[in-house]
Amino acid sequence: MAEIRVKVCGIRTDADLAAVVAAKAAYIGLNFFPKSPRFVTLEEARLLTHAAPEGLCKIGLVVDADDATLDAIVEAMPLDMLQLHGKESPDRVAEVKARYGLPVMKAVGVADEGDLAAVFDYSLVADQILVDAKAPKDAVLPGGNGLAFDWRLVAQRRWLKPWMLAGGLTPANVAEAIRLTNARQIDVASGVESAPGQKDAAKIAAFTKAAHMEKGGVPILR
Ligand SMILES: O=C(O)c1ccccc1NCC(=O)[C@H](O)[C@H](O)COP(=O)(O)O
Repeated sequence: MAEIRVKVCGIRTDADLAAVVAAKAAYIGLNFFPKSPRFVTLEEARLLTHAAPEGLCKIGLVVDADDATLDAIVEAMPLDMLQLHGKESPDRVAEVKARYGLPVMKAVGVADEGDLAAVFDYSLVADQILVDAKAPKDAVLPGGNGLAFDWRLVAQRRWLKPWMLAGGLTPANVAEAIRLTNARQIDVASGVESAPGQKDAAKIAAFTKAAHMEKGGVPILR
């Protein structure tokens, strides 16, 4: 069975990049949401994308960004994917895909069963879905809050497109999350930090080790 693919979101420094490369993560997320403690400027992100090794998927994360903002990001650096983490509609997802010719991952916040219909709707237009915990109503950030949702809601789900499990994952709980949900892709931001926006190389190594060791998931009986 294929190895679990890990995305580490909110990479800001050369040391962060070295840690994810050493840990054999598959994706990095570069956060362009100005209110985030993980925010990177265009120049910081540009340097990171050029330093990233071949094969590491570089994702640009935006929240309800307009075309001018996205134009500036995409023109400044070589990205492999865009992550839309706001209230972008399915039409907007399709528009962004067409405009930039890049794969798009749409984040969908999940708190209860009723939120799962949106995962299906977005899977009709996006290339990947990030199934994340729904942010609290008063939260400043729509993601990266270190909150988990009830993984049983997505246990053994199959959607039209590849999906990634996110929300409150840590080195201590990621193996259980994989076993329960059978997710093949895993995303983390605050669970591998020592303080908001400060990545911790030891936690990144522990997280990816725990995820990569967990190949099985619960078998689907047919
Ligand atoms: O991480 C942020 O600061 C952030 C800000 C605004 C929108 C999205 C953000 N993060 C998106 C991610 O992909 C996170 O990795 C995901 O939400 C999980 O975060 P965490 O629960 O902290 O592991």
